[in-house]
Amino acid sequence: MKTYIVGGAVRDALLGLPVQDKDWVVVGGTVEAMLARGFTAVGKDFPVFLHPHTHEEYALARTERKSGHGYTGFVVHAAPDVTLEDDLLRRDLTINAMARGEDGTLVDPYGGQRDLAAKRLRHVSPAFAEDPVRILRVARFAARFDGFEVAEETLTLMREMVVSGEADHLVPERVWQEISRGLMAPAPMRMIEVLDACGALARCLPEVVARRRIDPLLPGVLRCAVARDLPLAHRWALLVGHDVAAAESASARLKVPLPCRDQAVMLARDGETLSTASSAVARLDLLSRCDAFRRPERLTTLLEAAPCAHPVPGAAVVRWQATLAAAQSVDGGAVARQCADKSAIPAAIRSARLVAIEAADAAVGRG
Ligand SMILES: Nc1ccn([C@@H]2O[C@H](COP(=O)(O)OP(=O)(O)OP(=O)(O)O)[C@@H](O)[C@H]2O)c(=O)n1
Ligand SMILES: [Mg+2]
Repeated sequence: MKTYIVGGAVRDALLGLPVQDKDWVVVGGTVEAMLARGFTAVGKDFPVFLHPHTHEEYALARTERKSGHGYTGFVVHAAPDVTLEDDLLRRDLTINAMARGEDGTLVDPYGGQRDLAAKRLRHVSPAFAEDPVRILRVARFAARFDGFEVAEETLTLMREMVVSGEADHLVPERVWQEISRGLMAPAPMRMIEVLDACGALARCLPEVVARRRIDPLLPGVLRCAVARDLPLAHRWALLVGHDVAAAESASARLKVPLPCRDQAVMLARDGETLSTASSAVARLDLLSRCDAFRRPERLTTLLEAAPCAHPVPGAAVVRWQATLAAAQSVDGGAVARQCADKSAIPAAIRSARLVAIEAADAAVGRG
């Protein structure tokens, strides 16, 4: 029985990047032998085990053959006669199909090092086409390893997978998982470009295909999000929050987390208004729409994201903070107690907030 580190850990070490988690492959092993060594079986579809101490994942070397659509329906063959080369052959990209033995030797049967040096994302074999998630993975790796290009033959294969309808079997959760990781990578625009080049963008994010046609600023918008180290909800908002309908449909299709959806809708609805709302009433209305009195952090997030998409002068940011502070200084309970008629409370609070905002404006005006 021999064990090797495989996949991302080998790749990242060769790139000089920090290694996140290590995956291991076991050649010549059996389920019984693993259990006898104290490993815990965790795999549902194929034999994977957790190391008794490090809790890292150890998978028996296996081959896979497609038997259905999407990424269900694999016939898995894991047995002591499956070689390391067999196991590496079923993997997605050559740069992910290298292994390192316990003595440190690198096993690289499919040109992974060469492709790393050439900055090339190239599939290992036609088996790539058996898993549509790999289309998204390639796009995500393009975003993560800026400067890497998708090999022409791989892009062709990805296009064929889209045309054949294989990409339609992707479930929203997996699409979002990959898109969100790509958004947090150093070059999110590369992910969008690769997905568009193979036709997958039109399937999973048609809103962005439409936007790319009309908005030449999108690359700059995403670069800005990276430069400012903005979190995921902001980046999602900057990708699809150019239009309320787009923000809503894209967020619903991919079942994105609610904070991401809310921020995209908020940016679409109010991103531009941030720099145009000048009257006290307009500013009060924007704060109400964003629910900023109950959740002041929503104004903060809007102010953080919007400047990447719309010019928001620094003075406007200061003014918004002052506006919110003024409106929040109103004691809602006290106003309510002065209302004889309960139904008059919301309007009374609104008037009091408006007065407070106008007073703050006047104070600034007086310098
Ligand atoms: N759809 C997939 C998912 C994974 N793999 C293989 O399984 C390895 C481990 O998968 P995973 O941890 O998901 O990806 P990594 O390449 O390790 O990248 P990351 O750094 O994002 O974990 C990959 O390197 C690749 O060899 C694959 O071929 N096809
Ligand atoms: Mg990994």
